[in-house]
Amino acid sequence: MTDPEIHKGLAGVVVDTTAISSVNPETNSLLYRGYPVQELAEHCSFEEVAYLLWNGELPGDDELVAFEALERSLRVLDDRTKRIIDDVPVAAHPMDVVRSAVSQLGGLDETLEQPDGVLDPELNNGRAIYLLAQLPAIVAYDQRRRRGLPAVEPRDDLDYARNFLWMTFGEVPDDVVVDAFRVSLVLYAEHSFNASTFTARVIASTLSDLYSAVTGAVGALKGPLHGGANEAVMHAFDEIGSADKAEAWLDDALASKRKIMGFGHRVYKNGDSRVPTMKAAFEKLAEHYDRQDMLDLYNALEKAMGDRKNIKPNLDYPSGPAYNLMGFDTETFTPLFAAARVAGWTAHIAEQYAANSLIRPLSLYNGPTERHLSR
Ligand SMILES: CC(=O)SCCNC(=O)CCNC(=O)[C@H](O)C(C)(C)COP(=O)(O)OP(=O)(O)OC[C@H]1O[C@@H](n2cnc3c(N)ncnc32)[C@H](O)[C@@H]1OP(=O)(O)O
Ligand SMILES: O=C([O-])CC(=O)C(=O)O
Repeated sequence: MTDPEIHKGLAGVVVDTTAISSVNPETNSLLYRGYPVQELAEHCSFEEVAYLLWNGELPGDDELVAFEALERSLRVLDDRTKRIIDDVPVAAHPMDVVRSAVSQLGGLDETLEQPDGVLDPELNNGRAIYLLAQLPAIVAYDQRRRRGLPAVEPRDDLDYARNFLWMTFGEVPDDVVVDAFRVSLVLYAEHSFNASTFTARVIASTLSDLYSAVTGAVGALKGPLHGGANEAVMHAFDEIGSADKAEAWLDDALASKRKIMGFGHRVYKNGDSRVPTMKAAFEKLAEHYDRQDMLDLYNALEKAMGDRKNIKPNLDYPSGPAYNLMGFDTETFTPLFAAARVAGWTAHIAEQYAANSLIRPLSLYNGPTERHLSR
């Protein structure tokens, strides 16, 4: 009998259908429910994009008003969630806070105990928007706590992106900053069966609840081969210092077999479709903050990586320095990714529940052959 073919890392394996987004490396495109992500990033709010991912269509005017009002009404953190956050040592990574807080929200949701409370689509729609509204509050509360600053309460006269920045910094920055932030959220919102979304789908496939699936997804996103790369890019920039040192730094890093964070992708081998849009937003920020030096470093490392390895940047490469310029702490970058991706995760959880099959692949055993105890 021949051994079955192993697809390590599930590379190239198609495990299910999805109607939520399509990642097309051949045409270098990413479509959310059929719409090119670049068009959405140019014309839509993050709220509209979340609505689209969940409902399959963009909201009409009345639908958007109702949706925005609901999201704005769900932004205040429960004291019990604040206590969970306060209990996480500040030495722990902010993604640990996000993971614990999402888990706590599940524990607080009594409707999970109702008959069919886990799977009811209406309840899950409500939970998805609740998580979307709560995550900025969690992330902002935690960054301020780490800086020794008092929490800033949400404002219901601000859209999602502005309110997020308001809660984090206690002021709403200039439109160029708000816009770059909104663009990053739209680009981060969804990306088919990436590792964290697949994790969410695996958990949902056991008919576990939405909060458990999102908690697991947060854990998967934390790793530096996935969402953790945006902060790792910033650590690399800090190590390199300036554009003229990029080549030598890269040669050293490659010689010691380091992975260069923010480069490469499992699906896109000729460049990530989202990078040009995010890079344009980063360029505007660099101009706004008079940081041509950072843009020069970005370009120098990208060029050197192209010359040495012919490997192109992924979305985390422009997002990392863009979030730095906006004023976020480096360890907060991956929580920002999580706040945006919760839209995609919850859309996938709903899709998984709607046509579920337990996700349980096979493995090829390569341990000891059968043996017996001598007792
Ligand atoms: C938004 C996101 O989550 S995008 C992903 C963010 N992650 C990162 O930026 C982390 C850095 N990148 C990587 O580690 C990889 O490119 C991954 C994990 C994203 C994709 O990896 P895979 O599809 O499994 O490709 P794999 O790791 O096998 O790479 C193929 C070859 O390119 C090399 N390579 C790929 N990416 C990099 C990189 N960033 N730095 C150095 N070498 C790299 C590998 O070492 C490998 O070389 P080899 O064939 O000589 O061994
Ligand atoms: O698709 C992937 O493997 C990783 C990625 O770019 C994302 O999740 O946005």
